[in-house]
Amino acid sequence: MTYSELSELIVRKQSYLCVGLDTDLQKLPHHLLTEPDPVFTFNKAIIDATADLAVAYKPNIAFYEAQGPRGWESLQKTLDYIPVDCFTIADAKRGDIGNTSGLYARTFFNPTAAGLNFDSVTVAPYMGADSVTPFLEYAGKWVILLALTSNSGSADFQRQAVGEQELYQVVIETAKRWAGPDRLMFVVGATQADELSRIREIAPDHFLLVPGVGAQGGSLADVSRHGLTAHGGLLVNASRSILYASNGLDFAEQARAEAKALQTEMAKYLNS
Ligand SMILES: O=c1ccn([C@@H]2O[C@H](COP(=O)(O)O)[C@@H](O)[C@H]2O)c(=O)[nH]1
Repeated sequence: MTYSELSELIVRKQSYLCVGLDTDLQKLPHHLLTEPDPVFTFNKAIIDATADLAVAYKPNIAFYEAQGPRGWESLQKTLDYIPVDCFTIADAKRGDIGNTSGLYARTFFNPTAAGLNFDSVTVAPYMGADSVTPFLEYAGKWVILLALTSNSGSADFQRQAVGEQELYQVVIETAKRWAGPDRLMFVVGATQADELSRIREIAPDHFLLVPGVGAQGGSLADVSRHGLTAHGGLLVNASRSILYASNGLDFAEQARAEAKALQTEMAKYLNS
């Protein structure tokens, strides 16, 4: 999906909601556990219930890898089920020396080599340019680079001063040389909304993937006020607050209600 297609999708759906598919077997409604593939059955119901409200889906790869080969199978089926008009994110937080990163890129971007066919993958910046650029060799695919994460540990390194800047700002400035806003996004936690104005000075046009509303308590209002651009520019993720709104027979209905509340609020910010 291109930058302009993503922007147009946001306008058409009046939404910049990304539904996080952090599907945890321990948290699934009991009645699904007798299904042959409970994870896929759950994801399918969540996607059916939210597809008109969401512009993106983000399976967090840890939840699938932890199930071994069955988890990879559930992931593949889930990815195949996501509607073609939605942006897909492999939240894998990969990055290694160049030849290894090349294999990670093939895993998520190359279905002809037994890989998956995601639109994007999250990548850690710590190992530098040669760990990130192999992901950029796939035309039309996106890198979403961790910049300022939502967790409290983000202060340990990302907020450290490097000259006049903080380390996360150096990450953004440096990575802008590797790819433009049409191929590169940054992760900024919703819990870091105070920094968004500064981030928009450094990266006015890049999309930001913003996890941390819902279970982590980030404010959609603050994120939208400081992060929205003329092109949308935001993908705001919620996982647990949508997926586990109920663990009863009505789980999909309640997931939709949570997603609908976020989308309704987003429509208001898009038009204000
Ligand atoms: O800074 C970050 C980067 C990634 N995440 C991921 O997003 C979701 C958030 O889930 P919630 O249940 O909505 O809290 C999850 O997959 C994280 O690994 C993040 O939270 N913060």
